[in-house]
Parts: sequence; structure tokens; C-alpha cells
Amino acid sequence: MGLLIDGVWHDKWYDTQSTNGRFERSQATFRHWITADGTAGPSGEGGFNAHRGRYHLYVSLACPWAHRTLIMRKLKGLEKLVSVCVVHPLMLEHGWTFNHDFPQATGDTLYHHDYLWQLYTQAEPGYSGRVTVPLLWDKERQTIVSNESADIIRMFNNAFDAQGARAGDYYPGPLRASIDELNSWIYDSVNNGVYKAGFATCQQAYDDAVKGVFTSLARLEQLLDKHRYLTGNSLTEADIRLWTTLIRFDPVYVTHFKCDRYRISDYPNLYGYLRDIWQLPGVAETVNFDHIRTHYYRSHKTVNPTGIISYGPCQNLDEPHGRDERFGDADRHSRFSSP
Ligand SMILES: N[C@@H](CCC(=O)N[C@@H](CS)C(=O)NCC(=O)O)C(=O)O
Repeated sequence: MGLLIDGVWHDKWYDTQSTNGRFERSQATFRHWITADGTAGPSGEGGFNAHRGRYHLYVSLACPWAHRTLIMRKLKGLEKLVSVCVVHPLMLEHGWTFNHDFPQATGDTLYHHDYLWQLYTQAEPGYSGRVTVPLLWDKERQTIVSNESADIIRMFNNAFDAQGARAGDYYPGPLRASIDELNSWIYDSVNNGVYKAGFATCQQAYDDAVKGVFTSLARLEQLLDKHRYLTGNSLTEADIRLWTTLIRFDPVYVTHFKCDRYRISDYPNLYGYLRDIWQLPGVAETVNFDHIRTHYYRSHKTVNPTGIISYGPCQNLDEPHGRDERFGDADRHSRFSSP
């Protein structure tokens, strides 16, 4: 675990001393957008036109932020349009690496780099900052388009629609305000909340974070009593963003990050919702529990110095969830049908 300073790699764990034991996530730095016609998006420069085969996604199968991009790539049928490399699950003194001595770790098939940080310095030789996944790479300009998952899933949602992407809009106009509102508190208290609890180095910081996690899970449990998905009866980007945290919750966050008040499987609605999305076509294929559990338990030496991987919960995600009958079958079929 480390970061780049003026293009030089330094092995350094998160600094929580300067923030009174609180973990503060830094902002992503590359914020360009792929658009259908190459015009600039909401941030960054233009010139990143959507083209089949031009872009490459670097992910970790362990990482919940990267996982969002893999799910959106799958739902939108972008597998043949945007290629992917998978880093090794261990993130140690060199950060993410391209070692491929682990099932489904692919190495760097584009440049044969050893480390992810080499892509950051290839794009910007004097780069200073954290070296994170997901990373969306432009093979043509040989640079980073974006290292922000929230932006990448929005690009995937519509930029490739004229290039053969599958139909489906996961950020539809009429729902945008409510999706944005959900994203904002779910990001802070759930997606990032589990990290704030797990990486806290003082009791108060942990207490605040863990209470925030369970307050929000209670709120979500109520919301999911009213409709099948967060904004109603169709799946949106807000669901995808929440779900990648929920799928890691019982297998990792309960024990490793000490988010142990309840398990997701203790909440009837959240657990049904977890299984509902798991059972949507293509979603389960994006999940790799070996990468997930190996990464967390073995990479965070300050949290789990022995590197012992816990026994793990017994969850049957294929069990029927009944949410389709309970809320109607939504417009799921139109979303997943071919264009
Ligand atoms: N804002 C980023 C956060 C990505 C992120 O923090 N990824 C983690 C993996 S789960 C990472 O690569 N961490 C390495 C580090 O912080 O040094 C996003 O959502 O894309």
C-alpha cells in the first residue's frame, strides 16, 4: 500500500494521525469523460470519443468501486467493446500489482507492466497521489481517462449506445434527482462508511462510522419494504453502487471492518434485495469471493496483522427472493433484452 510522490512510488499506509484517527478518502484525480461524439463531459478535456476497442478497464475483483464498473459493463453488454485486465488480489508494498499467480488475475495484457502505478506515471510522469482501481485507459492517446468509478459507470450507461451497447438506462432523467440524493448518503455512510469504520484508528472515529453504517442500513431496510429497488421497481445506478458493498458485507465487513451489529442476512428486505440482484442475468459472474476475501484479510496488515482469512458465513444467494412476485416483475425484461 502506498502512493506516488512526484512520480516516485512510496510504500506508506493511510495517514490517520493528521485526522484524529479518521480515515479520509482522497478525491479521484483523472476526470475526463468518454462521450458519444468526443465533446467534453462534465469535467476534464474532450477528445475521448466512444469507439469499440479503444478503451481498456483495469480493475480489482476485490474492490467494490471497481466492481460497479464491471456490473455496468456487463448490464450494458460492453464486454466486446471495452477490454479488461484484473490485478492480483494482494495490495502490499508495491500497491496493486500485475502478478498473475492467482486464478483470474490477468497481468497487464496491454503493456506488461509489473505494477499499477506504472500506468499512472506513463500517463503523467510527475504524478502525485494514490494509485487506485478502477482505471479507465485510452489505448489511442495512451493515457488515463478516469479513475473515478462514479463517472465511469455513467459513461458506460450511455456513451456506447450508438456503438452496439445493450439497451437500458440506469440513470434515467426523471429519476436523477432521487438517484443523486440516494447516492450521496449511501456513499458517505455505507460504501465509504464501512471503510471509515474499518480503517479508524481511534475509538470515537470507529463508533461514529459504525453507527452511521447501521443507521443507514435500517433506513434502507425500510425503503426496500416499499419497492423492489431503491427508486422504485426498476434497477438504477444507485442499486449497483449500493450492492457492491452489500455483497462484501457478511463475508468481509462484519468481521474484518468490525461492522458486526447485524449481518445483511439479518435484514429480510436487504437480504432479499441482495439475492435479487445477484440473480439478475450476468451479475453473479462479476463476483469473485476468492479475490474479495484474500484481498481484504491479507492486504490490510494494520487491521489484520496475521493475514488469517476468516472461516466466512454460510450464505445461499441462489435461494428464491420473492421480490419479483411481491412487487411485480418491473421492466426488467426490456432492460435485459438485446437491442
Ligand atoms: N473514488 C474512487 C475510489 C477507488 C479506490 O479507493 N479503490 C481502492 C480499492 S478498493 C484502491 O485502489 N485503493 C488503493 C489506495 O488507496 O492506495 C472510485 O470510486 O473509483
